[in-house]
Amino acid sequence: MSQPISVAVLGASGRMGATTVQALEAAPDLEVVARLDARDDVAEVATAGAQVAVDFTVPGATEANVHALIDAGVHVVVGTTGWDEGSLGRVREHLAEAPGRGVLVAPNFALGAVLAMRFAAQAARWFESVEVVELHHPDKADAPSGTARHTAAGIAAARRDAGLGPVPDATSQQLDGARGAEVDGIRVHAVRLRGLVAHEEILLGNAGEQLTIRHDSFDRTSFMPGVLHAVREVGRRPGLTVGLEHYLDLG
Ligand SMILES: NC(=O)C1=CN([C@@H]2O[C@H](COP(=O)(O)OP(=O)(O)OC[C@H]3O[C@@H](n4cnc5c(N)ncnc54)[C@H](OP(=O)(O)O)[C@@H]3O)[C@@H](O)[C@H]2O)C=CC1
Ligand SMILES: O=C(O)C1=N[C@H](C(=O)O)C[C@H](O)C1
Repeated sequence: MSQPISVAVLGASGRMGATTVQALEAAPDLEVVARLDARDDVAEVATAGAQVAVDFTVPGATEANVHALIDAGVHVVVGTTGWDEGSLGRVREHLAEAPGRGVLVAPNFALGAVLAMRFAAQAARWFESVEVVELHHPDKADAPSGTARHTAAGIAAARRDAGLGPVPDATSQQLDGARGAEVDGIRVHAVRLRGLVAHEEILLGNAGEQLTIRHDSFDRTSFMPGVLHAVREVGRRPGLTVGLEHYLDLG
């Protein structure tokens, strides 16, 4: 058997980091060589000989981590949310000076969630109305979720490509927030409830019919097949990739 891929995990004591360490340790072709948390120096990943680093930290830290990891000479798999066009653009520029290095930023590693986003984008052009509802545990820092933002962006792009106008909405009076946030013209609603893990519904409406696409992560193990696939692939995919769907050959 060939040498295992050596992996560093940033945010290793967190909910996702700890689950990722367990999943990596159970995979014979992957080896955890470093576990980093908030007070550790990112340069340790190079000292430990990591080839790939996985970041499940916090929105305020992830971009700086990625730049430091590129400088440390490793490929990077990012699950942390909070990315925008500006932060992605800076990583793209940095990677242009580090040929061969791969970075994947993926808002959701659950295969069902990735498919739900794809199905929503496919359906979007055929429906007049669409709204996204995401539901999460109340310990989550950001709202709306990275997945909901990515879902809405995909729907908005599909509607634009199909020449559809704005989603109909006659609201002229409202309490602040009653209609949710707007992402690329698509309404996104965030629920925080004890007992939940990570859930999303995409509601699509036409006169006389509704299509609901729903995905549920009941447990953080749901993200692990996608994380392990990304760790194995990222070294073969130079440059910046946004979204696990690009690693899945979905056609
Ligand atoms: N892409 C996906 O499929 C998924 C993405 N997520 C995203 O992953 C992120 C983490 O979620 P979750 O695990 O629930 O959050 P947690 O708060 O449980 O974990 C975050 C961890 O990161 C640590 N940390 C903070 N700053 C740094 C830093 N600069 N370097 C290294 N570690 C740091 C924290 O340490 P301390 O507590 O000491 O500050 C904590 O242990 C979120 O953005 C979430 O949205 C979550 C689930 C799935
Ligand atoms: O914080 C979480 O838990 C999750 N975060 C990601 C997001 O913001 O989309 C992925 C998943 O929804 C779980």
